[in-house]
Amino acid sequence: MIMNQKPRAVHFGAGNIGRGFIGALLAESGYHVVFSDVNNKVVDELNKRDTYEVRILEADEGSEEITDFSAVDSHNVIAELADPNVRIVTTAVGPPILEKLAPTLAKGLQARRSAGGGPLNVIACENMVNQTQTLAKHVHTHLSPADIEWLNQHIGFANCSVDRIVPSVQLDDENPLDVGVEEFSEWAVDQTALKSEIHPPVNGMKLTDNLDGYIERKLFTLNCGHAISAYLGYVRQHHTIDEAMSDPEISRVVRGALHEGGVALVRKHKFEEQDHAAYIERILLRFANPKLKDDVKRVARQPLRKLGREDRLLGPAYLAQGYGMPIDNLAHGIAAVFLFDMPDDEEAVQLQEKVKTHGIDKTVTEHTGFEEGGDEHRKVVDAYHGLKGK
Ligand SMILES: NC(=O)C1=CN([C@@H]2O[C@H](COP(=O)(O)OP(=O)(O)OC[C@H]3O[C@@H](n4cnc5c(N)ncnc54)[C@H](O)[C@@H]3O)[C@@H](O)[C@H]2O)C=CC1
Ligand SMILES: O=P(O)(O)OC[C@H]1O[C@](O)(CO)[C@@H](O)[C@@H]1O
Repeated sequence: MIMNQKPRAVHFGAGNIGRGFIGALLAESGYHVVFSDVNNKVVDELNKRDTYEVRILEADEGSEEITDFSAVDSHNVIAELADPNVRIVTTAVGPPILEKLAPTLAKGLQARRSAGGGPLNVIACENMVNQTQTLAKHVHTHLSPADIEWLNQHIGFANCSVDRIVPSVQLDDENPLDVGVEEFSEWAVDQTALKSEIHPPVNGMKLTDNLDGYIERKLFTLNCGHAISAYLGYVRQHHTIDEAMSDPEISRVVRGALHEGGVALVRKHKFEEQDHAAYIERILLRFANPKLKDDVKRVARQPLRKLGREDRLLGPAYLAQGYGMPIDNLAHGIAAVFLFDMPDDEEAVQLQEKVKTHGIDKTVTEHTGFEEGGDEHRKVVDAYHGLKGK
């Protein structure tokens, strides 16, 4: 057993968000951060080096130096999870990976139980609703009823909303661990699901008992606008999000879509109208940040996931529709997803094959739920043909 009094955090996924946001906050808050990753190169670099920099990519550049971290590959993380000094476990690996990570996490938590280890909280920081609950379900499938009972008493699985744009830019730094981020950040965690106090408190972690509001506001605004700028940007041959947003045609649709979803969000969550309008404007400014050089292909990645019924595009569209609001701009953005023809993105390949085999009308119905002959279906298909002709 590792005997070290300093509180430790285990973070799965030492990528952009791992190093550039969650791991950085944990380290700054007094935790020794143990990154666990399947990429041996990153693991080796994290163990070789004492520091890395989080560079703020804004007009007023700044940087934070991150220290006090180490890394393990997934085989060695089981012992870490049993360490009583570990108080928090976080992930930022991408939603499809959670199922793969679950057996290891289950073994680690079993080892913790056997070692008489105390409570801790698990928080999956992924861009999809309720991913910590999803992770918990996967973990349960690898445990006995007695283990699950112990888990229910000692291990909190708290959903969260995580918002910071961390692009995959290559910085000209000597240290490959350095990462560029925007200044803005927001991490809201469902405090009702915690099983123990988060101690020491994590700077920048907002504990809330209204997580649904945070998640929908972020997913249906930031991620919605981002996705639309990326898909339209791709169609109109822009390379980065800021470039796409400087195209008046695109920025008009993005702004329009955020207001369509925004009206519904304000009604549902009883947000102040003015606050929400300011939130939208702030997001549009974030997209326009030229220093992020955020690749449209990164933001558009995995289009099938992004067409999920509760995700960033159809989520606000259905919400707006439910309040009887128009969805012309959202439909325009949704149409562009069906034109994302990216050979190295498996989901894009699948979607393109469907369009080829079944035609756009049926594919739109299958992936949006909008029935052929209906108003929404027509809007998406018309916009598709309009965009295709450009
Ligand atoms: N980059 C961003 O601006 C934001 C990303 N997110 C979310 O954070 C998550 C991660 O995104 P990024 O950091 O951009 O991706 P990334 O690709 O930069 O990092 C993911 C990391 O997970 C590692 N990984 C893969 N399988 C693993 C496993 N089984 N065990 C441990 N590590 C594993 C990869 O090697 C990689 O280092 C996604 O769900 C994304 O939607 C959320 C907010 C912002
Ligand atoms: O990470 P995802 O879900 O593929 O989508 C990319 C989106 O996530 C972010 O990386 C962070 O919220 C945004 O930059 C973008 O909206």
